[in-house]
Amino acid sequence: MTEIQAPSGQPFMKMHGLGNDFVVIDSRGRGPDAAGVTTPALARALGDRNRGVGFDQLAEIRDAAGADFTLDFWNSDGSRAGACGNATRCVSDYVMRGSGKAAVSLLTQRGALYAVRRADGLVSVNMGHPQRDWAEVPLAKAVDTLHLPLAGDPVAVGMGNPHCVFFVPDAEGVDLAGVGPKWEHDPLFPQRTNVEFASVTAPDHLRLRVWERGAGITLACGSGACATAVAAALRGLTGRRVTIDADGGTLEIDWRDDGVWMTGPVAHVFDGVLSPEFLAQHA
Ligand SMILES: N[C@@H](CCC[C@H](N)C(=O)O)C(=O)O
Repeated sequence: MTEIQAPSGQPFMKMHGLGNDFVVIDSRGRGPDAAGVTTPALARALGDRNRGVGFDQLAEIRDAAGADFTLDFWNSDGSRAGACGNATRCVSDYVMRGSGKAAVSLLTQRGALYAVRRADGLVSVNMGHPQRDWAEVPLAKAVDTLHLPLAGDPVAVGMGNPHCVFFVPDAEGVDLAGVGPKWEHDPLFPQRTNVEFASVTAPDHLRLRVWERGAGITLACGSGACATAVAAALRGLTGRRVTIDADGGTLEIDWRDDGVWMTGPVAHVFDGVLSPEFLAQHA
């Protein structure tokens, strides 16, 4: 009797770092010049928590020339992101486990990054140097990035993606859903922005809540934690090495001479396969 083969779908993994959750597609094996499989329509459909899988970001792993892998990021609204710190840590851990390496290099839209697993199992990534010039963030006009001409006196920092950091007395009390979208779409940020609300709880400790560009409220944001640590150090509110408590857990940020290092936990939750029907509907 001939066995009928079901048409194959697209494998994916579900991962998270401090509850900042990701769908990860591993497209390696086709060469560094091959395009990825993700389209804006597929990212939007998959990001739907009712009709898709649901995620804050989708990360696609591709082959790289001159590094262990390339990583592309998509927000749940279908837009591209130049950086995603927590997904970078999750995927680096997966690639390290698969290859037996203790450290990996990767290429992202912002350039080459480097990640390592520590003896305690936490994963660290060097997110690179912060972008402090208004044009790099990017902002719409030449202003002082350390004191933006906006209500609340926020700081703008680029980490390969834009961040607008507000220091507030009590981050817990901020109505993120109410104020986040307004700042995300402020005309000073031509590519929109991620929005951080931070309270200094000690000279080496911050409480952080985040409204992410293209994803809304998330339990944590790695690049946002890096941007917040840089902003706090530049304002003289903390040192360059801080612990940051996000809604979903804790990150260690260390702004060193070679870049901003971020360390925290990662989780690989489950693997799945997208059906051919779903893929055809959202190509
Ligand atoms: N969760 C991320 C940041 C994801 C990208 C961001 N929403 C953007 O559009 O820039 C992180 O961990 O860094």
